[in-house]
Amino acid sequence: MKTANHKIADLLSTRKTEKRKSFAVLLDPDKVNFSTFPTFLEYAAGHGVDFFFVGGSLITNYAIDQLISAIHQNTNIPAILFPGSSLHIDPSADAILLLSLISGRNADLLIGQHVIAAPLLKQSGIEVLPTGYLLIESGRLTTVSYISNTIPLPRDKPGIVACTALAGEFLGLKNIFLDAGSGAQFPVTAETIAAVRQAVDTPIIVGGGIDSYEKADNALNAGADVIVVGNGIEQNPDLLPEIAACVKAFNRKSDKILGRL
Ligand SMILES: CC(C)=CCC/C(C)=C/CC/C(C)=C/CC/C(C)=C/COP(=O)(O)OP(=O)(O)O
Ligand SMILES: O=P(O)(O)OC[C@@H](O)CO
Ligand SMILES: [Mg+2]
Repeated sequence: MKTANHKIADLLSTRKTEKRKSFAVLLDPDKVNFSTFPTFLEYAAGHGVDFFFVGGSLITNYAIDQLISAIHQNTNIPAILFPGSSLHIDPSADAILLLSLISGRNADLLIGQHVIAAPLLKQSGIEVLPTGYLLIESGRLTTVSYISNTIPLPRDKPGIVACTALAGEFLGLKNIFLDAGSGAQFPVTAETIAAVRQAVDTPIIVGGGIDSYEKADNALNAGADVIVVGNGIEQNPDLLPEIAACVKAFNRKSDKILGRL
């Protein structure tokens, strides 16, 4: 049995303390074109992507191991599992977002899948990132809402979202992930992110429908520590350098304010 490591958790918490933001690219194993993937990986690494999140609500091709191995061969960027179920665990990943879907009331996604996954996670020695996962209403029915059979939190009720995140933190969850769902029509609002930022001390991950510099900047200014982009980059690879530039600009600003330059 491998010994537990906390590399990614330590990185997230240091970056939060230093007010440095991170950029995660979501890779859907069903949508990756393996012949052009190495070129994409070099492109992502060249623009300073911090993390790859690997997963989907529903995966049909089971190429997760191939995808992670390509990431490791071509970059030093950590591959973090973002699983829709315990079937999506691959021990070769650098870490796993162990999501508990605390915005919903589906017991299987609050604790059921975790019981099934626990022995495999223990045996693999993979770094576990306990994460409160909150789905927020986003203007259209998303895959994750349908597959999880849960109703997202209302997008115009930051107070409920903040209380849910706070409950997650009190329960010991170490990260809060606010997700409007992949391909969301509207991203999580700045008001909601700011309310959660006030309520909890954990790193906050925000994703769903971030498809422009401005939307990324809004999320960062409101208090997101990590922003996740999937669909936007799948549809337009030029978005990757745009979001990377936004995160870098934010970090340069904090460096200046905090006298690190
Ligand atoms: C405990 C373990 C190992 C697994 C369960 C993890 C939980 C609770 C998951 C919550 C519900 C869920 C189905 C999450 C999946 C989130 C995800 C990876 C979304 C990525 O986007 P897609 O929903 O696949 O969107 P597309 O339709 O764009 O592919
Ligand atoms: O694909 P997008 O809309 O960028 O969403 C990313 C991620 O947060 C979905 O769970
Ligand atoms: Mg998917």
